[in-house]
Amino acid sequence: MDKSSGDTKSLWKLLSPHKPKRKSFVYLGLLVVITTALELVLPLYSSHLIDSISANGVSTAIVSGLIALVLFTAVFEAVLAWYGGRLGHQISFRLRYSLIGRLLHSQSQSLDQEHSAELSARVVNDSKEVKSVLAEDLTGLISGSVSLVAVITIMFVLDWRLTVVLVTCVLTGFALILPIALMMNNIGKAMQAAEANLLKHITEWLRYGKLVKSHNAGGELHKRSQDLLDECFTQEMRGTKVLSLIGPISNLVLMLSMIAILAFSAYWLEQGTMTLGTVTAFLLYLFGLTFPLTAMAMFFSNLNKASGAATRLTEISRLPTEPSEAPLVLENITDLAVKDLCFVRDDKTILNQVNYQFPASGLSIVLGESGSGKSTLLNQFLGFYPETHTSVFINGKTLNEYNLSSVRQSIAWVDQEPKLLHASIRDNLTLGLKQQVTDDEVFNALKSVGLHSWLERINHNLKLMVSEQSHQFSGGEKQRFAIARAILRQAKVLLLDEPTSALDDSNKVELMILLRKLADKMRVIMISHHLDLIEPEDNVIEMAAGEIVNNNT
Ligand SMILES: Nc1ncnc2c1ncn2[C@@H]1O[C@H](COP(=O)(O)OP(=O)(O)OP(=O)(O)O)[C@@H](O)[C@H]1O
Repeated sequence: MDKSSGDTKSLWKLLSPHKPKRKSFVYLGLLVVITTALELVLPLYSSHLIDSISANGVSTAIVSGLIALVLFTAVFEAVLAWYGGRLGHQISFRLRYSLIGRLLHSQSQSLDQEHSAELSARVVNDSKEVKSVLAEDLTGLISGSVSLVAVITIMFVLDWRLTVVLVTCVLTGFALILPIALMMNNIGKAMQAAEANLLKHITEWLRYGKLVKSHNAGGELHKRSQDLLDECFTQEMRGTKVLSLIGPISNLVLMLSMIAILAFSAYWLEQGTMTLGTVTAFLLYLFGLTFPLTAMAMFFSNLNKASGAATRLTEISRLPTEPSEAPLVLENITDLAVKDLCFVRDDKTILNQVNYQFPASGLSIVLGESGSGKSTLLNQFLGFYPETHTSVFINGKTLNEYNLSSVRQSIAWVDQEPKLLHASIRDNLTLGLKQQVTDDEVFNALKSVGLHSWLERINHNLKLMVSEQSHQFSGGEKQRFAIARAILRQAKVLLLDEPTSALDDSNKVELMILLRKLADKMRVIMISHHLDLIEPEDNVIEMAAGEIVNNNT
């Protein structure tokens, strides 16, 4: 992935497809205007109250009006914070959903060099930065800016001399805060990278917990985590230093403004050119300025962090996706072939001009030394690599003419070490299945692959959760389970990558009996290193250095 520098433009570009409807922004604008108006009326009303005390004592109506005004303002402030937050969370929800979709539908090759835990950390953590700007800071910025302009205007009308004093102080404060806030850009990026790296390693260590324990590597990895945490700590501290400067500088500016205003007010009061009510209103407005100023400073500082996060998220959002438009649905498979199939990675030819037509029925066994390209050849039928789609033929048509999901519905792949998700037995079996299946159909599929006693052992409980390390299964049971998956999806072709490699002799024989039985109904193509599994009627293909060197068809 390219590492273009993050900027605010790329953040808005990333978010623009996920914007809520215009109506929502209109409601937000209305709430901002009403809340700000209430906030602005409050000091004016107080000033009126104070001036009226000095002249005629306390009026109950004015005091009741003040209480009502305070309550209304509080309610609108709460509604505004809730509504603004909701809009931000909605945008973040849509952004995350689209990024997860992009990752799930991206081409295999674009993820070959990536680490899954790092990518998931990016989608969750980086988008959190974006979310906090949208859900917390953006509303603050909008209402802050509106009230800033309005407060300064009102202040100017109340007393232009005090306003000039105040604006001078505020501009000085901004000139001090802005460069510090801009420093957050690089810090934000470094912080997110350090956290993603930490998560990547912890996930890996936990996933391969047994490997770590059996190699006594726990202590060493624990120590290594210290370096990773050190990097997070360093970046977090850089961020904290910047943020800890922003707060005191804002307070200092406010304090100085207040002292200046009080000093000038005292002078002008003494001269009789200003009333006590005006001074009170001014001071209240001054307190009111704390919020917009802090909100604006927070927004710009967090915006920089979010822009850093957007760089990486933009890379994810631009990952090339698998082709999905082809309308032709594959229903039956009569013919399976590859023509002039080449597959090259990192200047290394992995498959070299392979030409082969698989027989219409029966069991095919692909033999060959390790690294000769057996798995890569069979993988081509699942369309993982778009560049080879025109060399793979099904029923005489190239793979790119077919709707890819219909191809994957018809061709099932059973890995050397079948993968199971942390989900129920049923959900694992019906993964990606379009049609509904009854419990009886599930039991029949499991029984047809010889998992009767396994079913007894789990009490026929299809809701049982598969643990992360799939402790509920032995190696052979996992293979059979994966084959049952293929049976349930009514696949026409079953591809198996060394299904017998983890099995003892009797399990090996049983599995081969099952595969030969299945080969009567569907095309079964398996990779193996074991010559003793071959029977005279089998179709045998031998590979060496990315080429088919022998076949007995
Ligand atoms: N996507 C890829 N990117 C880079 N190299 C790849 C890719 N796919 C396969 N290879 C390389 O191609 C070679 C053949 O791999 P393949 O898994 O097809 O061999 P194999 O014959 O199935 O081996 P084994 O019997 O050990 O499973 C290996 O060196 C592998 O590293």
